[in-house]
Amino acid sequence: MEFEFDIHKIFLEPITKLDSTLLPQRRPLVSSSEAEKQIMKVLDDIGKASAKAQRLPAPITSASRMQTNQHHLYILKDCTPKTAGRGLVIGFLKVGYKKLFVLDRKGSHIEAEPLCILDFYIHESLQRHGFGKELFGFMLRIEQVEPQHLAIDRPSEKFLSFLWKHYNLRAVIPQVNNFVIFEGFFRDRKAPGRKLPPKRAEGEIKPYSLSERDFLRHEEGLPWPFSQGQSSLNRAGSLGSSPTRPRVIPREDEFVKSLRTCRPHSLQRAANGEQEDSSQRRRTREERLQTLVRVMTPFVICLLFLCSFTSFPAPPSPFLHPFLLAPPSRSLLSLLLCLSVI
Ligand SMILES: CC(=O)SCCNC(=O)CCNC(=O)[C@H](O)C(C)(C)COP(=O)(O)OP(=O)(O)OC[C@H]1O[C@@H](n2cnc3c(N)ncnc32)[C@H](O)[C@@H]1OP(=O)(O)O
Repeated sequence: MEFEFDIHKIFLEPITKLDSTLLPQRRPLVSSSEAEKQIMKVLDDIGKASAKAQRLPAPITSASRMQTNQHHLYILKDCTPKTAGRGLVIGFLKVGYKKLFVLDRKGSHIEAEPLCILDFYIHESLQRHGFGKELFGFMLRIEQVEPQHLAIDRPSEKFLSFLWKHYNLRAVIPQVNNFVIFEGFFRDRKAPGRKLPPKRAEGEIKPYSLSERDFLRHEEGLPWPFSQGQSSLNRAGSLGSSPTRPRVIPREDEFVKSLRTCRPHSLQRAANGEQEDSSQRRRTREERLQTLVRVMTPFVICLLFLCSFTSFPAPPSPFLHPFLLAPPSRSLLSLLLCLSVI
């Protein structure tokens, strides 16, 4: 991948590691604002190229996604003298730690936070020249991780072939999420996974751990690998002798069960709407009642007074309040009326 500016001035090493700051360890030879602009352009372009190579509907690597995530990205540049003065990017590898629920061979859910391979791309014209291996090996050294301890975010056929060839990783442990792990994943780990209690309800386990490719799911329909049609099987576009890789068999029944435990959004919204409507109606009824009581109270009091002093005879009981024994004066009555109206 060529750029209009000199790659050698921003990436001083053959392989440069970037994190969310987008600043290489060795300071670029251009101003920091210029370096940032150029690095962002490189990240956006290589992200697009990788998405195109993997037939993804949108890039999963970009400058903005790097800035907002704790990922590490390794960029390999072409160091041959013919690229002096401009520079060429050969490919990149993006990794990051993710909390995952993984299934072991016995089908137990284990909570782990492995280093995950999130995106990997070598330019088409330079594939099968050993650059992928160089980049991958560099990353393993820097991150101090064994290849069998990695989790791979939805690997392509080419990548599975790569892992088999260079690292002898072939025995896949089936998972219900997008990630692929290999035999040896649970052995000799520095931070062993935490086994969940065996009786944990299935609904409590996240069926799909957060994947870089998750945000593309709505554009792809069903999540991988159920969405794998003929076209994506062809996506490896193998050029030659690579053996056919074992396909990852998903636990479909578990996936379907987990889908059933989720309430569809539209129903959820409708249920919430009904609840809001009924509480609104209840509030309106109460308010009306209060207004009615406020308006009617003075009239009722007046009516009571008038009735007790005009049409009815004085109560015979001497124990009643003296006020009720004699008819009130007109002025007192009008005073009471005014007070009750107020
Ligand atoms: C989590 C993810 O990122 S999944 C996405 C992975 N990326 C892609 O699929 C994008 C397209 N592919 C590529 O960019 C590259 O082929 C990579 C990154 C997978 C490998 O990089 P390369 O530089 O080609 O690897 P390298 O030269 O070190 O190793 C070659 C081996 O990789 C595998 N490989 C590379 N290209 C192909 C291919 N076109 N078809 C089948 N296997 C391939 C093979 O095992 C090959 O060995 P072989 O030639 O003896 O069969």
